[in-house]
Amino acid sequence: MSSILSQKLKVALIQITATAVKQDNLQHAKDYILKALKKDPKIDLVALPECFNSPYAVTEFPKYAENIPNGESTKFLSQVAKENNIILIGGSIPELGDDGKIYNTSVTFDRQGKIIGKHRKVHLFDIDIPGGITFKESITLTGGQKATTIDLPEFGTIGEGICYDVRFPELAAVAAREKNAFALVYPGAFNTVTGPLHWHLLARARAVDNQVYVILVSPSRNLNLGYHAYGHSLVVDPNGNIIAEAGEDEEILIAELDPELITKTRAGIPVTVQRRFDIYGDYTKNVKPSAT
Ligand SMILES: NC(=O)CC(=O)C(=O)O
Repeated sequence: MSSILSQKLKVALIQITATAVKQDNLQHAKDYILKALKKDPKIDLVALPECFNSPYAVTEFPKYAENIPNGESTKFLSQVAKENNIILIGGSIPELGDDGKIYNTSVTFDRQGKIIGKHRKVHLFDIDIPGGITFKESITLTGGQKATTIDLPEFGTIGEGICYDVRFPELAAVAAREKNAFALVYPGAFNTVTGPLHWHLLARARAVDNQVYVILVSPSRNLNLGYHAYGHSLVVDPNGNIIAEAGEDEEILIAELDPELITKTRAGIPVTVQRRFDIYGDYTKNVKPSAT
C-alpha cells in the first residue's frame, strides 16, 4: 500500500524568541537555521514559530506589517531557503494586505526559494479568561478566508494553520481528508495559561482524528516580553505519540516523519475508511447528514 507521504522527511523546528528589532529577528532565525543544518545536514524542512519577526502584541502588528511577497522578511526567507537548499515554513509575520488590512500570515518556500504556500490565520485569537488572559487579535488583525494545503514536491501535501487554528478540527479535516495531507503544521504561540491546559491535548487530538503527523512550532518563553509564549514545540506521530518536544528556552528540535507509520496506523485502526457520513454528514465535501 503506498502512503500519502512518499519518503521519509526530516524536519527541524526552530524555537526562538523575538525582540523589538525586526532585522535582528530575521538574522536570529537565519543563525538558528544554519545551526540546525550544522547539527544535521540531512534536514529537508525547517519550520519557524508564529510571529518570529515581531513582538506578539495587537499594538505592534501594524508597526511590523509588510507586503508579501515584496517585504523584507519574505525576501530574506526566500534567500535562506535557496542558499541552504531547504523547504522553509516561515513561521508567521504580520502582513499588510493589498486591501490595507493586516493579517497573521505564514509563507512557505521550496528549495529554490520559490513561494509554494501562504496561509493567513483563519481563526483570530479573541479570548477572555477571567484571572487568566485576555487577548483580542481582531483589534488589529483580519482573519484569512481559506484552508491552506501546500504541495511539497518530493514528499506530498501538508495542511497548515496558525496557532488558534489548531482548536478547530474542521480546518484540519479539510486538509487531511479532502487534500490527503500527511502532516498538519501550526506555527503557534500559546501562552502560560492556555499552554498547560490544551497545547499537547490539541496536537495529539488533531493527530489521532486524522492519523497524520502534527507539528507545533512555538516561540521560546521570554519573560521580558508582554506575552509569555508557552514553548514546548513538538512533533506528534499519527498514533498520537509525542516523538519530539522542546522545553521553554531557545532550542532546535529535529524529528523524522515516516510514511510507513502512517500506513500502519491507518491499517490497524482504519477509521479513515470507516466514517459514516450518511449519519453525520461530511463538512469537507458538503455532504449533509441523513438524520431527521
Ligand atoms: N495565540 C493563539 O493564537 C492561540 C492560543 O494561545 C490558544 O489557543 O490558547
